[in-house]
Amino acid sequence: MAAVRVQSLAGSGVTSIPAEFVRPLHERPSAIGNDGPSDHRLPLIDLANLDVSGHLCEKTVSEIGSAAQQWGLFQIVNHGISEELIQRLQGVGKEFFEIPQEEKEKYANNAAAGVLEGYGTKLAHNIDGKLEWIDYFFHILWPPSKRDFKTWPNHPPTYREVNDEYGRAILGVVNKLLSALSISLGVQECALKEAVGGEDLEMEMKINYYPPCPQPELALGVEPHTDMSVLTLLVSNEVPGLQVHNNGRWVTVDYVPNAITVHIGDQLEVLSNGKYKSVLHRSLVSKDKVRMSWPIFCAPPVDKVIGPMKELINEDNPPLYNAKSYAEFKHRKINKLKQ
Ligand SMILES: O=C(O)CCC(=O)C(=O)O
Ligand SMILES: [Fe+2]
Repeated sequence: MAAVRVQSLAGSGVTSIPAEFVRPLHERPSAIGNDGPSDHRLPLIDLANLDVSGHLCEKTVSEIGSAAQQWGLFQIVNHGISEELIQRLQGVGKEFFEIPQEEKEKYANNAAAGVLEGYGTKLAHNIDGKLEWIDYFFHILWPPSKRDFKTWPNHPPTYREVNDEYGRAILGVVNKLLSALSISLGVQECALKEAVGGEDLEMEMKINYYPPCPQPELALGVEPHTDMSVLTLLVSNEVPGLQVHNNGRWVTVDYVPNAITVHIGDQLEVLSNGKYKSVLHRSLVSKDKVRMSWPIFCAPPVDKVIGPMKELINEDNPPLYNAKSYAEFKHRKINKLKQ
C-alpha cells in the first residue's frame, strides 16, 4: 500500500490533524520547559579569517571548539559558499516537491525494506506509533563513485549539476571544520579527517519538506534525536523551526540568511571521548508556511571502526565509549540497542 504523504494530507484541506500526528502532552511545542525564552544566543561563527595562508586562526578555532563542547551546534557565516549556489540548491529541491504527486511517487523509497534512498515519509516505529509532519528526499551525494543517479530526481534537469557543485563546496567546509575541531582537541590537524575515513568520508543529502500544518501546536516535524553522523551541515529556507536542547530547554535556531547550521553528530562525540556533544534537536512546523531544510550528513564508510581517539585516552581519561564499526553503530541506533 502506498504511503500517505504529508504533503497530500496537508493539500487536502484538513483542518485538524489525524490522531497519529498528535504528540503526547510533554512533547508538544508549548509544554512546560519546551518554550523557554531564547535568551541564550546560539554561537554564530565567522569563518572569514579561519584559514589565512594555510594557518588556522587560533581565535576562530577556539570559538568552534567551545561551541562544539557547549552546544553541539553552531551557525557559520563567510564559509565560502556563495548565496547564489545555496539559492540554486534550494530552488531545485523546491521544484522537485512541486511536481505532481504521481511523478514524485516514481522515486518512492522502501524504508521498511531498508532502501532509504529516494522519496519517503517516515513510518511509525517509535513506541507510541506517532508520525512526523514531514516528507523527505534522501540520496548519497559523496563520494561520486557511490552515487546512484537512478535514485536522484531527474526533475528539474539541473538537479544533478547543482547538487554536485554544492557537494564539492560543502566538502571543503567540512574539511576546514574537521581541521579546526582536531586542533581544538589538541590532536594533529589531519587526525579527525583520517579517523573518519579520509577521502572515503561519505555525504548524504536529505531534503526535508514540512507542509503547512493546521495544528502546529500539537505536532512535530522531526521528533527529538541526535544525528548518527560525524557532522551535519544544514541550510534551510526562511521559515524557522529547528530547535536544540540546551540546559534543560529548547532553543529555537534563528534563520540567518546564507548561514550554515553545523550539528555535532554521534561519531564526533565518540571520537572526542565525550568532549564534543552530539546535539539533541527537533523541528517544529508552521501553520501557513512550507518549511524546507537541506541537511548533509557526513559519515564514515560503514566498515570504518570508530572509537575514542587514542591520543585522548590515558589513565586519567579512560575511554567512555566502545569502539565499533559505523555499520554496527547504525544497526544499534536504529534498533534502539545499547551502544
Ligand atoms: O529541519 C531541520 O532543521 C532539522 C532536520 C533534522 O534534524 C534531520 O533531518 O535530521
Ligand atoms: Fe537531525
